[in-house]
Amino acid sequence: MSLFDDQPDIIENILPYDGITSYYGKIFSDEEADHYFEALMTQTEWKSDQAVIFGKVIETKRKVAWYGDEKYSYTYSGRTKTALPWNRTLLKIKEKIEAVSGETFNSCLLNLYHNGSEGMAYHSDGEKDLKDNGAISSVSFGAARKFHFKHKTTKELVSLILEHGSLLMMKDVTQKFWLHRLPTTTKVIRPRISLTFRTIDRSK
Ligand SMILES: O=C(O)CCC(=O)C(=O)O
Ligand SMILES: [Fe+2]
Repeated sequence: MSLFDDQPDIIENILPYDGITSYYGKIFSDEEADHYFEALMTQTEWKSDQAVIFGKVIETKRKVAWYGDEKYSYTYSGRTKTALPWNRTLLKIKEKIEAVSGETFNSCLLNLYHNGSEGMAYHSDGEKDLKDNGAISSVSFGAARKFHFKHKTTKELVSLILEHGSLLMMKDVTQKFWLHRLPTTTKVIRPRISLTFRTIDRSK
């Protein structure tokens, strides 16, 4: 936060080229963020995710949930899911990030990482159901975690820390040129929840 206003200090673009990814820092006070962490922990219909590793379907320790405007079905990592209707907590968070960013979203994938042994491998979120070059905003609650970007061809790396109550916004051609991951770590023993708000394109 700057001394002179109540706006967080925004990093307009953490990427050197081929995309726009803005880090807004903490957009919620610690008090609000604590409240949302507890509410999301208890109110979310958390389920194990399934991933295909060397042709085998495995259940992840990381828990997920998917919410949206309508009963969207959405293909993620080769599996099709159906969205649950928004609850009040999610609508309040969505309202806040839409106000801060000037973007709109119609669905959200939630991830619960119980501790640093759980993460997410390098991927990009260019699934065909998503609006082309649509913004994806990632809101974090709980333990601070490192987040990495890797350029698909130059292999350049960019790293940042996602803090409790913070907002990261991936826009423009970010998904086309960059992979991102949440690396595992032995240093983090507390849970983290992320909310990735997205726009499903109904016309596709
Ligand atoms: O947990 C995060 O911050 C990232 C999650 C992510 O990349 C995704 O859900 O696609
Ligand atoms: Fe992602």
